[in-house]
Amino acid sequence: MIKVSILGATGYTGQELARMLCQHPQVEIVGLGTQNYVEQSFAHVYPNFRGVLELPCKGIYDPELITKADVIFLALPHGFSAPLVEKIIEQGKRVIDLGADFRLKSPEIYAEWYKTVGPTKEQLAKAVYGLPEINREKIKTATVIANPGCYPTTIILGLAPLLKQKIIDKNFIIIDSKSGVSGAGRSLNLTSLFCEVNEDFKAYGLPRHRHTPEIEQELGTVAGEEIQVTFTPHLLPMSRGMLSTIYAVLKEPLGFAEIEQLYKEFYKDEPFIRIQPRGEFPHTKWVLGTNYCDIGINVDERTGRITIISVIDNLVKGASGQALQNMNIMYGLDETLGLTRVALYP
Ligand SMILES: NC(=O)C1=CN([C@@H]2O[C@H](COP(=O)(O)OP(=O)(O)OC[C@H]3O[C@@H](n4cnc5c(N)ncnc54)[C@H](OP(=O)(O)O)[C@@H]3O)[C@@H](O)[C@H]2O)C=CC1
Ligand SMILES: CC(=O)N[C@@H](CCC(=O)OP(=O)(O)O)C(=O)O
Repeated sequence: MIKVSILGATGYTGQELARMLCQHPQVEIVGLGTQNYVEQSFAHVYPNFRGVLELPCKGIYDPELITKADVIFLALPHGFSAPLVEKIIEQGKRVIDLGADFRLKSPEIYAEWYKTVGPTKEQLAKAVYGLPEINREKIKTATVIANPGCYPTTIILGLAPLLKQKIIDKNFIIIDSKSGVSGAGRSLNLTSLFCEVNEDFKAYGLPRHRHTPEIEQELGTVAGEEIQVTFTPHLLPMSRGMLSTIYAVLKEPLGFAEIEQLYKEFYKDEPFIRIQPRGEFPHTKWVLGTNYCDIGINVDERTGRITIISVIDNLVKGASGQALQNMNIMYGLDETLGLTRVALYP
């Protein structure tokens, strides 16, 4: 059995991870870290876990959370990870960080976009960007995983086949993304209150959302050249789900069949990527509670433009499901263990 602790277990991604780990046949949860619920049973914080996970929570700096575990998941706000990751790897353990601190390769770019000092260049060099569809081989042996952001996951998976083949104009990529409110986390936040979001819809994060450098860094790596994108996130009045609409210009006239073939070939061995048939575009509900990323393709032969619709559950493939997928890969397990559920419907 793999012994696992979650630091930040009482947040939205932490509890989603706990839910999936409880159903994983090779995992034992040995520690749950929190800020506000120290010594309280996890099932007291989340009564849907009653009879399932009653472990008492500990403060996030309780040493037992590290000493008892083989792998530690960090589901904390950004800014906490660097010292914790140091302590974890010193003790020969592995760590999967759901936050943003280890995603960017440059400390200067991190400081510019997050307005705080993050890990050093040496610390960052130890981390692997944990997007399995792109980095599986490196993830297998990694000690530190930087789990991708939710928006970047939809966008990188949506664009990778086109950029790898260099069939779109790298200077014209426009991304319009929408997120459910759980994307903002569980802490008290005026902009997430029911009366603020219900019956409303808005763009936010302009002019510079902090996921932009992560998107550009990883797309640039796939493309082998520098990429800049225009990225606008929006807030949807629903709990979970994320949909990105991505617009690009084809360098030469290609039809749907050729593009579909390209995506099917690129993702042919991927258990969690589902390319939709011609004329079908995924809904957020199709992936609710699952680790799938569903991708729809529209080739507009009239304008020579292509539109990609990429959909995930922000708390699953956008965070905790992807983190578990990474753990499965790191431990040589079947990558889908604990992740095989079908979406809830309706
Ligand atoms: N929500 C999403 O869709 C996604 C989130 N992420 C990233 O994952 C991480 C966790 O996000 P999410 O679960 O949404 O966040 P939440 O705000 O829901 O949870 C944060 C967790 O961290 C704990 N925490 C907060 N502040 C402190 C502190 N000062 N000291 C100790 N513990 C603290 C909280 O404890 P307590 O409950 O006691 O307050 C809680 O367990 C973030 O870095 C986020 O950016 C990544 C992808 C998607
Ligand atoms: C709706 C909403 O507020 N979403 C969050 C998503 C960010 C997130 O969770 O990503 P990190 O892991 O990079 O922090 C936001 O836009 O800031």
